[in-house]
Amino acid sequence: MELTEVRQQIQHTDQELLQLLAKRRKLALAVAEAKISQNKPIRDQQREEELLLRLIESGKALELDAHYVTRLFHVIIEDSVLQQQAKLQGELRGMQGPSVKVAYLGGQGSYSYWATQKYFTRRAEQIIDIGCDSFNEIIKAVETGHADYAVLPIENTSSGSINEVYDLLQHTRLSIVGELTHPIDHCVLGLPGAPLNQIRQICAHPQVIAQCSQFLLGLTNIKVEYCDSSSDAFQRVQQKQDPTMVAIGGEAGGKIYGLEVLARELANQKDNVSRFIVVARKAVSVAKAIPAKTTFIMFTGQQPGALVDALTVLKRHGISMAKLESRPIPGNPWEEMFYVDVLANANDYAMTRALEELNRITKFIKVLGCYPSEDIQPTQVEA
Ligand SMILES: O=C(O)C(=O)C[C@]1(C(=O)O)C=C[C@@H](O)C=C1
Repeated sequence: MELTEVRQQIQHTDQELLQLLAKRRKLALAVAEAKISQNKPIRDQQREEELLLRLIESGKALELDAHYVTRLFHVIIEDSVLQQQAKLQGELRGMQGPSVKVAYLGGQGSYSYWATQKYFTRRAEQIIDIGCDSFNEIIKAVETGHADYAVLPIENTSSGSINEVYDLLQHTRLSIVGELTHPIDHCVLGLPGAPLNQIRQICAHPQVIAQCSQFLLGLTNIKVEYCDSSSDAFQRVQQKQDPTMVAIGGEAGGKIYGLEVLARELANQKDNVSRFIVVARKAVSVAKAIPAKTTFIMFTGQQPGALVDALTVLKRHGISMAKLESRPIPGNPWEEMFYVDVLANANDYAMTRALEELNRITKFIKVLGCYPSEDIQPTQVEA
């Protein structure tokens, strides 16, 4: 067969795959409706296990290895669960206006821009995006009613916690209402045809620079220009039209500004993923059928064993912790505020009891929000 002919057939097959994926997504939403009316949890890992085992068997007959089939269906099932969760949570929240105003870092093409698109598109919401130059400006936009939601990066697998965002959460009345993770694939982006070995200046956000520190250590005689966001970095390179100047950011974002990929996979960690939180003025309740996370902050005081005592309360109530972070308290040198993410719904009996007890033994405690967990652990099967 001719190359062009085979390619046409591949293209045709890919279109069919897309149609089947869209059909499966619609079926998943129909399952969600049935589950809502029967009060059943969205996730059913026994069903996933049966499904995966059957698919692995059918795959073998088609010469598709078990690893490939499992990897593909983990992605498909994760999407199915997230779609169903978003639908159920959306029904619980009731109808919103035709569009929502969302504040995020940078402009079109920044990582926060893509995370915002991903989160709200899943909820079938029309977005009016409000690009901002700093995390502080983003929080202010929601506090003042200029925006309905804010999307903020909170941690990254390469650079760890984003302290500035943690610190802002200590002082805002806004609540965390959602979370999402988004892969961050850093590339060197320059003018089309720019030679990689002639780079003299790199524009990037400080977080991006931290996540690519090992790549940057290997370069000499290069000036680094700190930018407010990746989209700000793209814009600077586009405006200067200087082939020795490049930006670091995502490929899709760079494309919007006419930039081309000169190098890829720059992050220190191969799996470079950021977790974003979504905040709003009003807290939400999470449907019982969905796994929830609750984030709270507490100041335990500095008496010996104070933190252990607080964590023992969680243990006694069978509550698992997903993350523990500490940040300085402004004006109180050497005193720390603890940020705790737990895998629990703030309205569950165990969690309300735990919060009551923590209230008694800590000097300060505040729930920052309870929201659907998007941490969908794939079901593992023995092939
Ligand atoms: O069959 C169900 O109960 C579904 O919700 C569908 C589905 C899937 O996409 O296959 C998704 C989530 C469940 O954990 C199991 C399976």
